[in-house]
Amino acid sequence: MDELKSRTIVAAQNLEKKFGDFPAVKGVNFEVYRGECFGLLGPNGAGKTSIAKMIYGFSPVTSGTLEVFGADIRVSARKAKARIGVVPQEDNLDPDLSVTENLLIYAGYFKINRQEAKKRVQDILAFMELSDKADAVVDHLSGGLKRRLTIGRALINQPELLILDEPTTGLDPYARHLVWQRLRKLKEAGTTLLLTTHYLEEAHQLCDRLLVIYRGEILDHGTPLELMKRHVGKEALELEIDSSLEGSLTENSGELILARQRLGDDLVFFTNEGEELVRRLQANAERWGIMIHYSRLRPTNLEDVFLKLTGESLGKEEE
Ligand SMILES: Nc1ncnc2c1ncn2[C@@H]1O[C@H](COP(=O)(O)OP(=O)(O)OP(=O)(O)O)[C@@H](O)[C@H]1O
Repeated sequence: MDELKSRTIVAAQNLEKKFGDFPAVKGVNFEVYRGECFGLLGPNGAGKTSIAKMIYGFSPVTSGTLEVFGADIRVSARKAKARIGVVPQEDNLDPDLSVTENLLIYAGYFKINRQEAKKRVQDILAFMELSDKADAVVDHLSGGLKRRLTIGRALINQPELLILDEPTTGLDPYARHLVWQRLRKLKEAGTTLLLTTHYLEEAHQLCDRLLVIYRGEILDHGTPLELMKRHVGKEALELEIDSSLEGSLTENSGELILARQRLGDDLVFFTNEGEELVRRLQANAERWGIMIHYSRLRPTNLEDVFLKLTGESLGKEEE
């Protein structure tokens, strides 16, 4: 217990954020541990940005407690900010300045001396694979390069905790993978990552632990594998049949089905014993003369977890 406590870098208890009367974050509890990649997964409007902004001291806590580096953020925001890097959802680089100038100006906010700042800029440009763009004007960069620069900029104060709000939204698959690779490297080097995302693939690829957030509430938390095991098991059997025949089709198979989702005539059964389930359903289909128009057995994923928990699809994968 004590060990976990000493590893805790962010601790939220009954954390609430209201905008007027509107509760954007409804009393959530969670902890982020040093060295992990922690993900806030949820659709637009879930409350992810609101939580992130409170952690980096940009937006006041309405009620509850929020400790960052062991101190209440209400009183320690200034100190905490020096140890945090922030990649906001919208790039807010200075478009008229060069890549290097953007980084140097940012270094100035942290009062890093000029010589040290120049050295850090070199290192960051190399790390983010931007060295050949050092003198390019930001306005002329592609979206992917701007994102890399924004991430690089957040590293200027050598943060212990890097908070990234939707770091790859709008990027093409190549640019997205490059960002993921850099984030993995940062984690390997010991930086704690906290990211918000609505990309299930991103959550799966990067995050050690996840909070699933929906309408300001935490629906569950755990590693991606724990979440899948808990809610949807190993496999999903997708079927298209006349929905009125579901009862006959699944006769004597109930114990193999952990959960089910129905979207019109499309059915999804979640199971740990996919092959056995397929065998039994096929036998029932033959017995009752049920036409299966389509069937596919596949591994489960976080989208299934999300669908199961909310009844809605995140439906935002862009690849
Ligand atoms: N400044 C604000 N004033 C009023 N309502 C706000 C404000 N900021 C956010 N909200 C509302 O709070 C809710 C949560 O917003 P938030 O930005 O935290 O969600 P999110 O999960 O980060 O989604 P997104 O990816 O769209 O940013 C939304 O309903 C949003 O409209």
